Amino acid sequence: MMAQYLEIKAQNTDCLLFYRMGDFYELFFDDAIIASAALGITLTKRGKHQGDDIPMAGVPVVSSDDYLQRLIAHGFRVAVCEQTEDPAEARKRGSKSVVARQVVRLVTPGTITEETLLEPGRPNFLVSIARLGGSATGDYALAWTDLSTGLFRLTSTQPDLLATDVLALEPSEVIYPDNLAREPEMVALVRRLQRAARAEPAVLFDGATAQERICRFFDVSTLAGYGDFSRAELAAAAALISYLGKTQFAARPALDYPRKVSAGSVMMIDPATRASLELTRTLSGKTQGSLLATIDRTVTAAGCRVLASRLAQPLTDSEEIAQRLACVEFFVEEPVLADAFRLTIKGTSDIERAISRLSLDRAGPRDLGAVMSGLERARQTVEILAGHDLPAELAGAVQHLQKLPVELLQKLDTMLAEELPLQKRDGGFIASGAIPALDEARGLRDESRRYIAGLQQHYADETGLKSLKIKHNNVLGFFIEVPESQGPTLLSSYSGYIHRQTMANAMRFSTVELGDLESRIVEAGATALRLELEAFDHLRDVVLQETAALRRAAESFAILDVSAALAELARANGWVRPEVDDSLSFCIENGRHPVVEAALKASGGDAFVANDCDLSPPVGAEVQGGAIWLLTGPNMGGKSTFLRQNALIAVLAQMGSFVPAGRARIGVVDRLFSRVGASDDLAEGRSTFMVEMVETAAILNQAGPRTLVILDEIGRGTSTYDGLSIAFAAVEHLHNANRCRALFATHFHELTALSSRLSRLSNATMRVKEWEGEVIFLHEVKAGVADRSYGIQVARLAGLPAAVVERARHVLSELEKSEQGEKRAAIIDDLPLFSMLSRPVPEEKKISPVLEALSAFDPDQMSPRDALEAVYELKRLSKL
Ligand SMILES: Nc1ncnc2c1ncn2[C@@H]1O[C@H](COP(=O)(O)OP(=O)(O)OP(=O)(O)O)[C@@H](O)[C@H]1O
Repeated sequence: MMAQYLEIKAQNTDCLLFYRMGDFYELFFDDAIIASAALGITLTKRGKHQGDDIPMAGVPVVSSDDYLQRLIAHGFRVAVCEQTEDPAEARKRGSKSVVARQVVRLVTPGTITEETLLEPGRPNFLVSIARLGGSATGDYALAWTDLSTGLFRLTSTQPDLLATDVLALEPSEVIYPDNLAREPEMVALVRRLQRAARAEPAVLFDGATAQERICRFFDVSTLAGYGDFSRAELAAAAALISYLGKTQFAARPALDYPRKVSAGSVMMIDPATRASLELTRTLSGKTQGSLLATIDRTVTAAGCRVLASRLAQPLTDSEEIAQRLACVEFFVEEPVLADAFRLTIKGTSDIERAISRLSLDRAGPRDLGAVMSGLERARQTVEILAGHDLPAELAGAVQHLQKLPVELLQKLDTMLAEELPLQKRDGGFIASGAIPALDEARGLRDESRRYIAGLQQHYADETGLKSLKIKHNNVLGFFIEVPESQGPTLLSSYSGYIHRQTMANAMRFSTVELGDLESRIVEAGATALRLELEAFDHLRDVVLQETAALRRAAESFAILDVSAALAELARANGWVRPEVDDSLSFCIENGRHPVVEAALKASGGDAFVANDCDLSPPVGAEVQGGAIWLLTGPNMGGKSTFLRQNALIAVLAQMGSFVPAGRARIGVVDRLFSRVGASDDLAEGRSTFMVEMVETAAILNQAGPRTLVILDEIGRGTSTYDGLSIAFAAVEHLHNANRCRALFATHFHELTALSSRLSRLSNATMRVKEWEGEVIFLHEVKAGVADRSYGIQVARLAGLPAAVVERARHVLSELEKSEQGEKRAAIIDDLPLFSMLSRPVPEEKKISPVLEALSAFDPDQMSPRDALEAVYELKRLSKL
């Protein structure tokens, strides 16, 4: 057996090997040591290998899901090795022969499908990254799938957006070709993904065979019907399919057909922005307190998954956004209908995941039950919604539900029992009356059981032993048990009792009659189970024939659920439908921060103060571009809240949700940057200041006219003058070069002077009131400049010792006195950086004619003579 184990283990060195032995999965050697530490299970030993004890640890098969989940969470991969023949078969080959075993599945974080291993409301993505021929140039392609639902998508991305696009999916596992491992963007991504990233042999990503592999998988002769895919996208998709083959072995997952997500169709939100806006998780990693948790009113797991992916990838096409908003509006205006629908689908089982398990042959009776209840609720939903004047997306969804096969529902309804066991091997899931042969076998089994109960009475009367009982265990089967002292009485009463066992205080017997009955029960039970398992396979096949229709129906449910949930959210909180168009407007009236407002409401504190924000390009400005608001104000005044709320309103509007505002008009934002607060990234070896600068650099280098930028206290992490200088230069760059809509919060009041020089920049401040030396935050944004920081008052509120507060007041007043008479602007001009900046800054970026000419040349198309002429031309231009 050890020889067999070692052979299998040698083929699975990067996994923990679950080696099936009867009712247990056993782990040996280092695997046992690792698993016992990770799972807290006992480490024992069994036999010797090369003179040493073999460490061993085991987990029961029945509870193995739980252990698998914990190992996956620790980042391990597990190879599950099953017995592939009956031990009785093996014994026929000789007493020492070993049962045949085979690895049937690799369990990896991105390929799990079991309900117990998955989070219901979150997709579980496996992503594959490819670039043609492993070349050092060219675009990357991504393919991703959620094996638990069959979703399959492809897209292309550029090297500098690779991390943004991959991390937006929050993948559980990412595979990439080993020959790209040294590309700088791959190195950076892998460092972030840590154990979720996995290099696979480049041959898996081979572009030449990609199309053929995909066609073979979907059993089609061409992919033309699915869309127009680039070669790199096909390579990524083929790698994904081959990887599934490597991990799922014979089981063939029912993937949905590949759909392309065009680059630019979703708002780009880089990982730092996602984190700082706490879209799906808070900065401390919790889901509670994130925007997703605050806005989630869905009533099904699939609906919650769609909500999460809409939030993670807001759209950029104003038409598509309007379609989604129309769905929400429909339910907002039809509250009774919305409530009736929500009540109908509340808690609908996860059809998508049930289908995936059925296709992988990992399903149980409850998965069939899920399909049945889905079909039933689809029928009810159609009854509720049909006949109403539905917006396009909802009408499409209802049509998909209408197309579901009625016969399948009838079939499942007549075949399945009321109560369904988890495992099919437990039996009892086929309704009585559905299959005559099954009823007969069950009747025989139950009748024999009843007969046994009668037999107990008969034996007791016959022997006069009132305490005689008929019992059952796995070793003896059915047996008669009497107290030990009464054993002889029993034996003398009737010769048919056969002694089987003597216990400390009981004796056990059997009779021929009991033995016969037992065989009948076992036989009838086995027949019943066989018939049920056959029926299961039949029903599975029937369901899988309808995979496509059921998938579309599941998607439709999710769309309806999300739309009704967002409507419920909007109604309960007074949110409005935003106008999203292709202008560059950004005009929010009475905007609120959804999470802070909800928290204030929950704590019964003050009401949230709504605020306006207008970053639309000023009418009649000389140079086009979005406006910038420079926000000053006291600590704790509400600056960060205001900044974030505007970014969140843009995200909500573009995901197709109503927004927490009185009115909102938003010209599509194609890219969102937020740099709020500073944090260390010690894992990457970068200090707070370094992180801040790297992120600011990314924003200043990448922001374009449709970008929305939120910058909070840039330059705080260094000495005052350095910080001030950097903040100053950053604002100027945003205004003159990026020309994007931006909100910039700062404690450097000196920056407010910029408003006189930069036409699209205006100052805003958070209002406070002073009352008897106390500061009262009004949380109101108004035009103008803050007069003071109130840092000392806030410090006092925070409980700084009174003596320290007093001393600080004193130092501050001395500092202020020493500044009297001096002009702040003069200080700024003294700084070398600013004296340079105070020279007129060119508003338009000038491109050198040499560079312009150079970029027009195409070296591959040039003859040597053309090339020489081009050099002369460049020389001429350089003298202009
Ligand atoms: N519009 C508002 N209405 C009601 N309460 C608010 C509002 N804005 C902020 N608050 C409250 O004030 C607290 C502080 O807000 P915030 O962190 O945005 O201040 P800040 O000006 O960024 O402070 P600091 O400069 O110290 O970072 C919030 O936690 C919230 O409870």
